[in-house]
Amino acid sequence: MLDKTTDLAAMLDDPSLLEPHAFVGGQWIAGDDGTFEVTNPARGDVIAEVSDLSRAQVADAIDQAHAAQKDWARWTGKERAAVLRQWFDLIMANQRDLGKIMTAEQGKPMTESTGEVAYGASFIEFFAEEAKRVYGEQIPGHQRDKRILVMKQPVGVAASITPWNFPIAMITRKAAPALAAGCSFVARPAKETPLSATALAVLAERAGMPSGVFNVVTSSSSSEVGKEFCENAKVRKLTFTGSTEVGRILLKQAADQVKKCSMELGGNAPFIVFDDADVDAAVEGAIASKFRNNGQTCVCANRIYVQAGVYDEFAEKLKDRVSQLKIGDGLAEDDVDLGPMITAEAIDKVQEHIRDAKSKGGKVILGSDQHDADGNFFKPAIITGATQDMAFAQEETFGPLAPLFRFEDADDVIAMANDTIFGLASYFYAKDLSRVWKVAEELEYGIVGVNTGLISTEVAPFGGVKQSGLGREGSHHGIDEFLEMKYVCLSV
Ligand SMILES: O=CCCCC(=O)O
Repeated sequence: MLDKTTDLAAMLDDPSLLEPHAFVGGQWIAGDDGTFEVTNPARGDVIAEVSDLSRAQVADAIDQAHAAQKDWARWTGKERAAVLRQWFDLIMANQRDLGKIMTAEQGKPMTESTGEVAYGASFIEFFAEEAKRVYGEQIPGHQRDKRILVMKQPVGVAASITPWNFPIAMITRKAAPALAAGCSFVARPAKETPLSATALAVLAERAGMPSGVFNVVTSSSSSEVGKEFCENAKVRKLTFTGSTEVGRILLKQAADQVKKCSMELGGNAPFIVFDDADVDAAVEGAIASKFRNNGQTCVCANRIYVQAGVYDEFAEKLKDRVSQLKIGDGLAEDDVDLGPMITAEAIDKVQEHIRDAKSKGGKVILGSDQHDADGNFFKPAIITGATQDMAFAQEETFGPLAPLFRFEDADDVIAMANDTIFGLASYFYAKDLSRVWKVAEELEYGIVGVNTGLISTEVAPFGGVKQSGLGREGSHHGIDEFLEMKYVCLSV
């Protein structure tokens, strides 16, 4: 498997989507710091050498975005919507090519890549529609001669830092509302997956996005770009998806300029199966949640709590289903369920969590702590007898490990589920209506999936509480993150 090379251009219907340069001010530019390598995690080969921008080039991109923003904000919502709609149409027309680029650099199976292309595009379609609905407000005056207006205006230049696990959707979920609101945008994609972002820029240019309005700054150093975004006064909004650890650093840096920030940070999602649940449905939901992108998402189930009455049945059925999942290279085979892990370090973390659990009495009923597959592939594992003192009870594993905790009492499981600094996604399966209502209220999470393992959609507000973040993305609320309210008091 590892001796294969990826001639990605030859696999595409439109090879011009494969763009190794950064996109700044409507130009495709080389990096003053040279290039950095992008590798295929399924094969280990280098698939592209991408422009490595210097910090000064990132500052220049911000200047270009700043210069372009004023005019873009003057366009009507309908005019901006037309460009966004065209961008959406082009993305969907190139869904398969974009999927191949994503699978090549990220590793997820083609069904997930093409699914993510559609999911990412859905934010552009949704916010194209919202561009026309940025309504202000008239508030009854506080004195007879006073009239009060509230207008909503774009914040200005918005800058994003996004992760490798969703190379398109995490950019579009931020860029689409920003652009719809009249902001200009500077995107810094993860160094592992810049080609999906530059392909988006190719299509933005074709859609008629004015120069400087949407920029992609490729760089091997997220900390340098992060500093520039935080220290450059022309950036008025920072939007980040990534770890809580990095989010804290960015928030500290952004504090000096009291910069507006949205943070979509780490999770530690509980997935609870109550005795009255439909166990087969819960198994399917657990697979959808736990093994999406091979466990590498911030909303993946991290801790699976199963009530005693259905614990053994659930464990057996989950083991049976997971052992049928096919691991493989998504560019070589169509029916792959699980791709490679993004890096060797990501595998180390899964192994550490399995070893820690074993040392504390957990039983590995599927898989092992050994890395006995090629390259970055790692076989999925299930552990029974998981307990709250094991590392995964507090830390995100971010990989294909499903630990099963046994519980007896509903109050206990809610306390255990909430016993974390995180509060992004949570899930539970139950039928009793009052239980459903009560548990949904008591889980301290921004997102609760009830009898479903999939909660992501452009029409709902995605985001976390506690140390999982600030702000919401998607839905009509998502555009507010890129708007300022101005109150006008008029004496008549
Ligand atoms: O890692 C977090 C990405 C969020 C994926 C989603 O939108 O479901």
